[in-house]
Amino acid sequence: MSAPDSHAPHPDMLAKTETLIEALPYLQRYAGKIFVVKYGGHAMGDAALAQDFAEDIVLLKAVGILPVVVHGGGPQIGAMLKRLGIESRFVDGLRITDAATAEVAEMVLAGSINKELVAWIERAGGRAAGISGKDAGLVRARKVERTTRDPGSAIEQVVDLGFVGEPESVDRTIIDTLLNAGIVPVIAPVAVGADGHTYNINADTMAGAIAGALGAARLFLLTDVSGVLSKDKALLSDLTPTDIAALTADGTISGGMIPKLETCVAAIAAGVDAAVILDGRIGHVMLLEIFTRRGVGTLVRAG
Ligand SMILES: Nc1ncnc2c1ncn2[C@@H]1O[C@H](COP(=O)(O)OP(=O)(O)O)[C@@H](O)[C@H]1O
Ligand SMILES: CC(=O)N[C@@H](CCC(=O)OP(=O)(O)O)C(=O)O
Repeated sequence: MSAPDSHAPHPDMLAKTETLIEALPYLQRYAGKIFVVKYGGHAMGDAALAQDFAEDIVLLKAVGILPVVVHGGGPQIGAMLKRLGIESRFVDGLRITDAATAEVAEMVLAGSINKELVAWIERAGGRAAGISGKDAGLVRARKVERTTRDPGSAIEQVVDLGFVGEPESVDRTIIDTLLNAGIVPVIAPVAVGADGHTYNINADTMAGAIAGALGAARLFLLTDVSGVLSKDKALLSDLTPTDIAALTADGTISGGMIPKLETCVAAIAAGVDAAVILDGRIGHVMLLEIFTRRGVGTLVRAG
């Protein structure tokens, strides 16, 4: 009997090669494709997670995928408003935004958070440029119109959300310019309306409109839950727009999950292949979702 070969690769190393081989079909399928990634404010609280996120973005870029980042910052805007003694209220996950709130939202989103994310990506070895919807006419905003109805009442009431906007049009020139230069665009959800006012846009809505305009292959929404949960808190791993309409009507989905799923449905209608809601509290969650056979989170695609 021959002695064991002390030069044979360790089983851990063999497992690593299996992981890479498992990733091969996905690497081939996604090279050259645009992935829009929305990084939510709740998912960016922790420095280790922010570093994991930045590394994932740099890795996607290194394997030939074209990541475009759109970020939120709701909790951070809330904290700044509190420090300034300005009260904040939400309707269906949207922050009612008066002139002072719009100013603070732009300061936090396009100022501190945008530049912090760019710095994380640069530190991870990538190249990134931070912009908002205002730069090079990327996004033109229009005022959001919302109505509410008391439970059991047939009467719709108009709610004025102030300077809350939604993308009316997207001009992709600045994004293409950055992508062609090998730079990851990092986009803050603020834009100007035809009236010249600055509008605060929900970051999910912004990401969905940009994904639609770019014909992205995937839209990822990173948040602080494992995905869409049923009433008894089970993870719903596959949803169609029809399922989402039913879950909204019966109240399973509420708050911030409403704009998130509206975004997924709109992005798919605009030609995005699939949208995925992912748990940003899991380190390297995007790599798990993209490069392994078992996806994580909630995948939304046409029925
Ligand atoms: N059915 C549901 N499944 C999962 N989360 C839900 C559901 N309905 C409402 N939510 C809420 O939506 C939140 C995610 O939206 P939001 O707070 O706006 O996140 P982000 O800041 O990441 O955009 C969850 O933390 C949860 O409280
Ligand atoms: C109109 C509106 O609600 N805008 C959001 C913009 C930031 C955001 O969407 O951040 P998250 O993704 O972290 O929630 C806000 O003011 O909080």
